[in-house]
Amino acid sequence: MAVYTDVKEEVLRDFLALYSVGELRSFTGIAEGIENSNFLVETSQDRFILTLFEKRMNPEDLPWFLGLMNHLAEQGIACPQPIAARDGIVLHQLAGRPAVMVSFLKGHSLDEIMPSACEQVGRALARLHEAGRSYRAERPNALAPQGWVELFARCTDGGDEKIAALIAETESALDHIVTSWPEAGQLPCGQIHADLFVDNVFFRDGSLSGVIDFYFACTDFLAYDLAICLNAWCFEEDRHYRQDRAEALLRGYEQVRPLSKAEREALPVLCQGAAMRFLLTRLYDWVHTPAGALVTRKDPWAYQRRLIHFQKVSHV
Ligand SMILES: Nc1ncnc2c1ncn2[C@@H]1O[C@H](COP(=O)(O)OP(=O)(O)OP(=O)(O)O)[C@@H](O)[C@H]1O
Ligand SMILES: N[C@@H](CCO)C(=O)O
Repeated sequence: MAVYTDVKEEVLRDFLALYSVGELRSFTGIAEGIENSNFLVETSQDRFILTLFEKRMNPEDLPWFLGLMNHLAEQGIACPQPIAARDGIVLHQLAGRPAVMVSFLKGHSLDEIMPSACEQVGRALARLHEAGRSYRAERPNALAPQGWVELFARCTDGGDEKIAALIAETESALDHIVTSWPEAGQLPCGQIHADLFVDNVFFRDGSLSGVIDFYFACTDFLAYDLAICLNAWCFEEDRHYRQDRAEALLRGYEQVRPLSKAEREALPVLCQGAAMRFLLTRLYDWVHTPAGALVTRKDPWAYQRRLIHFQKVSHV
């Protein structure tokens, strides 16, 4: 469920009057997503997505995210483009929340992942990295090794025996990843999506039609973004590694942006780090979200299994 904030029709009409988007025809809350409240808004002109940013989002980060999305869209990347109001400003307030209207992207996320889809994801990711080069402002990654250590420290109290075992098993892996992590400057850096999961990529008639959800985007190693995709796209039923998907993902990526030798060699530890990042955010939510809450908690063990896989490989 991802409509935390209720929006009344009259209030939305007044809000839309700030924009040149036509008259309101209908609006519906969107159930998918967990971070923010999203609505599909249909006007006499077009369809839009209205996002109300909820409390986990730091409002100071919003101009950077929206600037990046606008920049990428202008470079031809199929991603939501923020819509400026008549005053030229994209970020306004609605129902007491920072709110933005973005362009609606057609398509749906995949239920079944074929290697050909992974190849397209690889290409789209590399294009996104290339297009991000000319977006100069940087946003450090809060969910990088130092952030993981801090997150881990906030997970250690609470939870049942199963959680306690997961925490104990995670500690030494975290130490190893942190000490083996590449230094700044050792690998090419740039703007990364940082959450390019299956639910954030749309397809239409078998072709990739759009990439959404840039609210974890940041400036980090480009190959780390690929490592996130290897985790998110290349496991069957959250446990079996699909080499064919991984090869297709890397092939697609390298059609646009070939990896350096250093990036190739770093992939196993980057994949361990990516698995650790999602293990820890899921573990944190598991420990801190009551079992009966409306938000569905995501399974941290699915990422422990990926971590164990990537600990055993010398190349990806
Ligand atoms: N630009 C868009 N065009 C079409 N549909 C969109 C667009 N943006 C969001 N959606 C729809 O809204 C849903 C939720 O969006 P999104 O994943 O960005 O929300 P979120 O709360 O930030 O989620 P998450 O928990 O994944 O971070 C998507 O699954 C998709 O169905
Ligand atoms: N894609 C993330 C949630 C948003 O960061 C996960 O599956 O854990």
